[in-house]
Amino acid sequence: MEPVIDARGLTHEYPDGTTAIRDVDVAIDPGERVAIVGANGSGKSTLQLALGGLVEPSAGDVTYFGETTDAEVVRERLSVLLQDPEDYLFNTTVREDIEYGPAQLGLPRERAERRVAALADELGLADLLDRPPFRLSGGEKQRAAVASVFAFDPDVLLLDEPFGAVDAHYRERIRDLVTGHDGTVVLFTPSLDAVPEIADRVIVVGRDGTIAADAAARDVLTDRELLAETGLRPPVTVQLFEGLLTDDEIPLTTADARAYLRDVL
Ligand SMILES: Nc1ncnc2c1ncn2[C@@H]1O[C@H](COP(=O)(O)OP(=O)(O)OP(=O)(O)O)[C@@H](O)[C@H]1O
Repeated sequence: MEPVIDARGLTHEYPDGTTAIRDVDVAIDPGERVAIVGANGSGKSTLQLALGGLVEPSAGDVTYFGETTDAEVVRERLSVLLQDPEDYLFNTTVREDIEYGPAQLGLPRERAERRVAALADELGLADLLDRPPFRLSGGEKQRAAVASVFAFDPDVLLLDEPFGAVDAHYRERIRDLVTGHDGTVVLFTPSLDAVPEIADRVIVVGRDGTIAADAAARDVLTDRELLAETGLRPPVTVQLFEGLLTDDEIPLTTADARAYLRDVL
């Protein structure tokens, strides 16, 4: 099975001399759900830009879908949600922003409209479609940005903090979109709370921009020493069951924790 993204020896130094990532090797297989986690400033966004082909790393290579480097193929099959929702919202209406992806892909008008309507419905944007994006609240902008990335329906999604500014209701909707996505998902986040719901594998970026760990979600999320060293806190579920259950037994998702408590109470 060819990796969808294969990065070798990535190092990136910004013009002011800051080295954001150092000698990073990451291979993502088709259909994997991976979280790339790390403290603020560890280099996650820089790694996302490099993996998404949006920044030319100072050293190292990234290939896609088995050796491809063709930018056209990458653009068609891989979508990147950057940290700042403003980056997606550049048209005169929210509708045009969400339609942008399907239009780029040359989708027939009817299919494009269906896709936009379904996403608008899911993310509570139906009444906002004719508004200029700059007249949206922070959470609405975030939802519109998520909709415009999902509108591409890409094979591979690279998502930087998709839950950032949104409230609990839409956090769940976005989580369902992410877990329901029929492809590869890479989530970049400094908070581990949403990770058990989404990822089977977790990659930790250390404070120095190197990869500090790359393992099964349970192994990383229960490794308190590693998390403390890299400036991270275990997910709430792990904190809750700390000392009460062994690391192998701790329910990682809130749904599993609730089921466990229901059985014992
Ligand atoms: N354009 C830039 N020029 C110079 N240094 C930069 C630039 N962008 C980021 N950096 C630096 O590179 C390092 C990694 O930044 P990056 O944004 O990749 O981290 P991050 O893990 O995404 O952080 P956060 O969790 O805060 O979003 C930091 O030291 C940051 O200050």
